[in-house]
Amino acid sequence: MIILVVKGFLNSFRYALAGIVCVFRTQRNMKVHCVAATLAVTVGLFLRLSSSEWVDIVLSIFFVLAAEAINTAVEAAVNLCTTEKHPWAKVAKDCAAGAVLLAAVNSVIVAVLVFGKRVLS
Ligand SMILES: Nc1ncnc2c1ncn2[C@@H]1O[C@H](COP(=O)(O)OP(=O)(O)OP(=O)(O)O)[C@@H](O)[C@H]1O
Repeated sequence: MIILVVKGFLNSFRYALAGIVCVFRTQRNMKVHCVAATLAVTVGLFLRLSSSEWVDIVLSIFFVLAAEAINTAVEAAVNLCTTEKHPWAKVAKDCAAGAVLLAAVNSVIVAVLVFGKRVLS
């Protein structure tokens, strides 16, 4: 019984990892997010951020990455449903893209607040 539960858990983990790899491989924006995240972590290490500042930065980074993964899932589901132009397909894709934009704007605000405070002090 426990072995079956562990096996199911490991399978779910494997599928989730495959999804993350797929987003990295297929989405140009994911590469842009990763470059921005690497830059933020490098600056954070250089400025010796406090643990609470790291929490803000790490949350922002993963929020953007998760939003991009969800956006990719919505795009794939819409493409599976229809290859034709449809107003609801447009709503679904535009809203999913909007979610990524909101997450990215959040990360810029957090970066300005955290790094700006450090640079000014
Ligand atoms: N089936 C459709 N019906 C109506 N509009 C669509 C449809 N597919 C795409 N669009 C419109 O074209 C836009 C771009 O869609 P597309 O599938 O090319 O995403 P994308 O450019 O690959 O997005 P990303 O850069 O995030 O990967 C959508 O946001 C939407 O406005």
